[in-house]
Amino acid sequence: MDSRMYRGLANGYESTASAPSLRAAEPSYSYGMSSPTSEDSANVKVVVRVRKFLKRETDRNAKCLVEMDANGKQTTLKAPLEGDPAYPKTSKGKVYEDRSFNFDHSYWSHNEEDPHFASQEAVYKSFAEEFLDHNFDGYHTCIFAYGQTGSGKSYTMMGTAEQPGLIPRTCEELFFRIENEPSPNTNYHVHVSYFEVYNEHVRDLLVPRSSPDLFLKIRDSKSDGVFVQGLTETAIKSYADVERLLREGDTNRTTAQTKMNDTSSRSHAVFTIQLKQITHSLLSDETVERTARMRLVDLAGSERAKSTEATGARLKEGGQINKSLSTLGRVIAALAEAGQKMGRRTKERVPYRDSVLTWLLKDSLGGNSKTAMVACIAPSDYEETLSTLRYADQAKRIRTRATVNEDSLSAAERDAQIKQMAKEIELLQRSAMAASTRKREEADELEEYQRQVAQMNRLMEESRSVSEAKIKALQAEVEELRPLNATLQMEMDAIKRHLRLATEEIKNPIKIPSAAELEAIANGVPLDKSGPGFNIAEDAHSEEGYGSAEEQYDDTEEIGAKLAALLQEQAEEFLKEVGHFRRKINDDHQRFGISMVAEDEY
Ligand SMILES: Nc1ncnc2c1ncn2[C@@H]1O[C@H](COP(=O)(O)OP(=O)(O)OP(=O)(O)O)[C@@H](O)[C@H]1O
Repeated sequence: MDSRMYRGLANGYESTASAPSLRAAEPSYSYGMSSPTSEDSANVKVVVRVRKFLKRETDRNAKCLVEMDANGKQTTLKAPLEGDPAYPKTSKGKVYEDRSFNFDHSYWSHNEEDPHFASQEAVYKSFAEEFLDHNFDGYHTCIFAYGQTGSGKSYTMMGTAEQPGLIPRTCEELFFRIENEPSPNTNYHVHVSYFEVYNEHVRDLLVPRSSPDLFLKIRDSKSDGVFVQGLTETAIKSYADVERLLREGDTNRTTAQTKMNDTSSRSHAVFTIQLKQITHSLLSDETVERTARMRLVDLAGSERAKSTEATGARLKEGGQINKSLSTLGRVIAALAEAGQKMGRRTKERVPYRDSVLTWLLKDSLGGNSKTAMVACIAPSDYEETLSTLRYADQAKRIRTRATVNEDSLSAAERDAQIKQMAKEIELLQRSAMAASTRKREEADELEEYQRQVAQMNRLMEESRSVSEAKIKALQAEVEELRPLNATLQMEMDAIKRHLRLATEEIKNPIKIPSAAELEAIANGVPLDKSGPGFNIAEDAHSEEGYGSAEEQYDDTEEIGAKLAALLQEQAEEFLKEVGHFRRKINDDHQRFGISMVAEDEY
């Protein structure tokens, strides 16, 4: 082991040789609606990850130039040794120095034998899982991987089938939480999209590639911010759906073999998950909606033409990649400056619009989002690694202000919203038709019309599921009340039985034999049952203040009747409540056209 190499992290990570399930340990979260603060200003979280040697590096007997300190905060880039054949310039007077940087975390993924090796699972657990918690709290989040070509960005974000990365792990955990949601009053809607920015053009990765390429337009709207027009947003019901889409998207992504990486990503890939959490109250008939957008970005690698030895199309791509990354660098620098001034606006313009990537990530970089950057580094590239570490060092000074995206709606407001939307759609439909002569506008209006229709459909779908959730919640309530109802029923039956017995007893009093009669019974002499004694009522007559049999009967009957009336009242109250909820549900059925739930299901 190189004497300058990593000396170990304080919090060790277990290495996982294989990952049959992405969820190895029990989660330490509590999902559902907690109470996050509505606005949260925080710095961009920045972590660094160093990968293991690749074959081409071991072949040239490369030395590891990266060290990480014991508590996993500091990353040090060591100067190459004098005379290292990979750094011939050291002998020609070029100065290389040791450089240290502090980050939120430094992940040592260089050698699996090290007890502190940071596996894919460890990186997910200690870094990315927290961002999923933020999503469930209603915050937008963004995690992006930055680094030179071949430094491990795609491995960290997407991973392999055996070693899945942050994206599949996040999605699996997302659906695990949804499927285990304890409250029947909460339901979820998940939509995903996947696009790439290639040579400054946006391409939908969820539609098969076409020839010529179909590029999408970027729009900026007051209500929705910057968005990609016509981008496929697929509704997802399970993790298996996500796996399928990720496979599809990755097949469509632009990659190529370069000298630095056999499957180099030549584009920036943006995978977005939209999570809508709708919780309704049966009592107030109100719904609370939390919307969160989770962006997971695998940037194309920064590269030097000299290292990649690219020519032709690859060289042009490299130029475009570097151009958008340098714009990203300028955006980061401007935002970092603003962050240092504690969020006060700087006079300097943030050049978001100078590249498609930064324009699309505007909100994630400097707005309403909790954002993190994973800076991936190769173990033995001094100059590239130094540039990445400087980039990352600057990013950690950016402050973003994330707010909880939450809306409270009554059933009436929700209906009004749907009506209003239907009206807008009608208007758009008319204007789209009227604009048939104005070719360009027609296309735009048609696209806007389609977008609104899609939004309306989504809203209707959500309303339908709110209704279904209400039924589920009501059924749960009925189930909960069922034992109480059974107990009440049993009590009523017992009282009825008791009353019957008491009445019988008064009508046919039990006769107790006298001592003489008992003796006669013992001697086998037949009894004269009509004689005196042998009558408990007669004995009772002799006791002072006990009252007549008729009076006792009246008292018992009166108490019994009161009890029965009370129980009857409680049972009626219970049935009234059930009837009330049923009426509400039936209203929803009629409104959203859901088929009736069989009566006995309640
Ligand atoms: N932590 C790691 N452990 C094991 N192998 C890794 C790790 N990181 C990266 N690799 C391997 O290194 C190679 C390059 O990684 P990857 O493709 O993720 O780089 P990249 O930064 O995405 O490159 P590009 O920018 O060219 O797309 C791949 O073969 C990958 O499997």
